[in-house]
Amino acid sequence: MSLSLRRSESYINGEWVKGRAEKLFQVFNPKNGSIIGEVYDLDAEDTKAAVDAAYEAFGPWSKKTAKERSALLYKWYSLILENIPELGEMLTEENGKPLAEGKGEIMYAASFLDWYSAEARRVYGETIEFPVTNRRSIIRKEPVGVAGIIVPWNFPAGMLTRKVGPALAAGCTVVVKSPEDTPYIPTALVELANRAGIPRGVLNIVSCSRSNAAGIGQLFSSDPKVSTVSFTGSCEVGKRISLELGGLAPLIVFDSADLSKVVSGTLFAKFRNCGQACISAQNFFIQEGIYDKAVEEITKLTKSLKMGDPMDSTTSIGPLINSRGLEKVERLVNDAKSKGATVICGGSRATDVGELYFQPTLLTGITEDMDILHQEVFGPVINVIKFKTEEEAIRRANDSERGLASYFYSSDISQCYRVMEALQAGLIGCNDTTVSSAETPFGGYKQSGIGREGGKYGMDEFLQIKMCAIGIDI
Ligand SMILES: NC(=O)c1ccc[n+]([C@@H]2O[C@H](COP(=O)([O-])OP(=O)(O)OC[C@H]3O[C@@H](n4cnc5c(N)ncnc54)[C@H](O)[C@@H]3O)[C@@H](O)[C@H]2O)c1
Ligand SMILES: O=CCCC(=O)O
Repeated sequence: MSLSLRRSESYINGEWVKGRAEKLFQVFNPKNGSIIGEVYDLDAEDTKAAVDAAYEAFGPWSKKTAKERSALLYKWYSLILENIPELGEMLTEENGKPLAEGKGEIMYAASFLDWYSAEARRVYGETIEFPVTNRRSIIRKEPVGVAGIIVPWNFPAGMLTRKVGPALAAGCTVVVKSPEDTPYIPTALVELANRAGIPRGVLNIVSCSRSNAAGIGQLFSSDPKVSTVSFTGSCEVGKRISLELGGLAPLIVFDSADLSKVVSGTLFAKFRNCGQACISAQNFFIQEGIYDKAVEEITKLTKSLKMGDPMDSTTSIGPLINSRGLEKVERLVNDAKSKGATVICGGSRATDVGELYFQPTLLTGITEDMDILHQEVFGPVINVIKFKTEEEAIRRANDSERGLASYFYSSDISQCYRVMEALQAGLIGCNDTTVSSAETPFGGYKQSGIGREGGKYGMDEFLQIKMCAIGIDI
């Protein structure tokens, strides 16, 4: 693999730096546990320099015209597209997702820069009438300042550009804290931003081990120079910061569903990135009339998936990200088994394939007391639950503190509308499970988050509204 974009240092104020201690942490290939390389481990004090640089850079950057910012974002987008083969391999190597998915994520990540380079020029203000004759208003949207951005390992490229794109478009400057399991791809993207000509101090990135993450999060949330913190990650960590969090997506199959669509939707919604997406479907509620046939078809799909080397184009299931992730999947499956769940297929580690592999699994006989019904499994496991009525399906699908994505399949148009309106989630997939794009808003209800990324809404987090009242002589 070409290594031209691989950096071990962090990027602060236009320089590649090693941090004061010049300490390193190791990055592993989840396929076989081999060490990919070592990355400098920065702490909160090192990160403070990045915050200061972003603060200094904010004035000049926010005063550039939107057209100038747009052109730089577009150049960055073009450079990413030119480097897809290298970036895709780099992502697959450290994250473990199959190579086609790795390249797909790079294109997905680039699409946010394309979209926000255009949106930069569409930050419109307005005027509103006061209830008096001698006063006028101008409502302006202005960038909030420095954004502290924290991204997860499961979509480290897509989640970075989905935040950094709108932040830079709005006129904010940024400090990114990259995820410890996948630090190379975020720094590679920042290197390309540098090559695109984004000025020094505007986009900074710090890499760190897990032990320094909390300190950096603390700095972001307490330093007065940081105006907003945008976090994507687990509910457990995010509760303390702010909020693009985990899901627990139900997928409902009604009696009238087209099963071929259910199967292709399951492949994407359940098995993409080995089930490690925030919008991964987890609990499959299947209506009694179609239950046997649907379980048969979904089982066939689950059994057909090939585990293996994610660089091999025939692989559809790669490793889990790390032993913590694997142990969580195993614990939840074992808990379900011990409480009476039936394993239709899979159900255990695939040690013959590699240390971090778990078999694609389908469980039935799921009951309320099983943790796997309520906790995000983040792995290739489907829970199947039979239901009788539409009302029961909606009640059970909504019976969760999380509300990121909900999917359902039905050929009854009235039912589609009823269910779409009744499901409590920020993203609804009706006869489809592809719910993310640069053009549309992404985010959750309830504990799954606050705010939206993507689309025209994605800029709002990085803009603040100023109302100017102007007294005039009439
Ligand atoms: N809603 C979304 O858009 C979305 C997208 C992707 C992932 N997710 C969720 O992310 C989770 C998977 O990611 P993860 O395991 O990396 O999550 P995580 O919460 O463990 O870590 C996410 C990021 O936060 C950092 N972090 C950890 N502890 C911190 C602390 N105390 N202060 C500041 N930062 C801290 C990590 O280093 C990492 O960069 C899943 O729950 C998934 O559903 C949500
Ligand atoms: O993990 C969550 C992000 C997945 C996506 O944006 O499609």
